[in-house]
Amino acid sequence: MAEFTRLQNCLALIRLRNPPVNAISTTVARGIKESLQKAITDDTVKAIVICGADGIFCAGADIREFKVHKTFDIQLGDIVDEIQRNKKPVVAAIQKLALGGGLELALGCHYRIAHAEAQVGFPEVTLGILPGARGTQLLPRLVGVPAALDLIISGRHISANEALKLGIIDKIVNSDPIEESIKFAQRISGQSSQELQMTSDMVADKSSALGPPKGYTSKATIEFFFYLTVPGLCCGM
Ligand SMILES: CCCCCCCC/C=C\C=C\CC(=O)SCCNC(=O)CCNC(=O)[C@H](O)C(C)(C)COP(=O)(O)OP(=O)(O)OC[C@H]1O[C@@H](n2cnc3c(N)ncnc32)[C@H](O)[C@@H]1OP(=O)(O)O
Repeated sequence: MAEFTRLQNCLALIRLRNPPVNAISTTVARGIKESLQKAITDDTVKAIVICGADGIFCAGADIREFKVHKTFDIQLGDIVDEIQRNKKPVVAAIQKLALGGGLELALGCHYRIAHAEAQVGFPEVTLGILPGARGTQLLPRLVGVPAALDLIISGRHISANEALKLGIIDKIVNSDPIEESIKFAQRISGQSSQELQMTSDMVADKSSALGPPKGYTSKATIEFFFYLTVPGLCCGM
């Protein structure tokens, strides 16, 4: 599930909860979508923080569900688009791990604050799939194409320090990243939404040289690749 909490000072907190690693199941994905809707439509909410429960952000898609479903009626990519379309700033508070779909969710946010011991990565390649929820578009926009390809093709996890140097995360903290993200969200929510929108539009314009957000891989291609490559899902193999 994803828990929605209305905090003091005009903030909303969305907390992923799915032990042991807060993986994104269909229930978690629905919870994030519904929580976002609440936060976006509540005029008193000025900024949003997304975090994970029990000291971990998210280890990606819930691989237990890969075994039981062939298609999903909810797409993480649509949630990432919704975060990016919305005018309120969204901060990802990364504890321990942001992998696969978890990293895509964080990349969709406007800011990422991670604990110094955290690790991020796209391990999809080890499962024979691609980061299909905007990861292949958002990562190169942040770090450039060669570094993005290296991470996506190798599937390696990198440290918060390397992620900071590459530009994947914005800030490293030794304290609780959720508390730090709340403080940061409070600070930026004081700015006018017009200023924030202008800034995010300018950033989007600047990075449009890398192509439109949905440009690299069509949904059909991802699904085709997915069914061909995940053992047991293709033609009942
Ligand atoms: C499928 C649902 C669809 C829902 C709607 C759409 C959402 C999906 C959208 C996007 C999809 C993106 C694709 C991906 O994200 S693919 C990437 C998936 N993630 C991984 O491949 C990570 C795999 N796990 C690991 O690398 C490690 O387990 C790690 C998280 C680093 C933890 O390592 P370690 O500390 O050594 O501990 P264990 O390996 O023993 O794991 C601890 C327990 O956690 C369970 N686990 C780990 N990862 C997942 C996961 N992704 N989903 C579910 N469960 C996971 C693991 O089985 C252990 O459980 P247990 O203690 O019960 O054995």
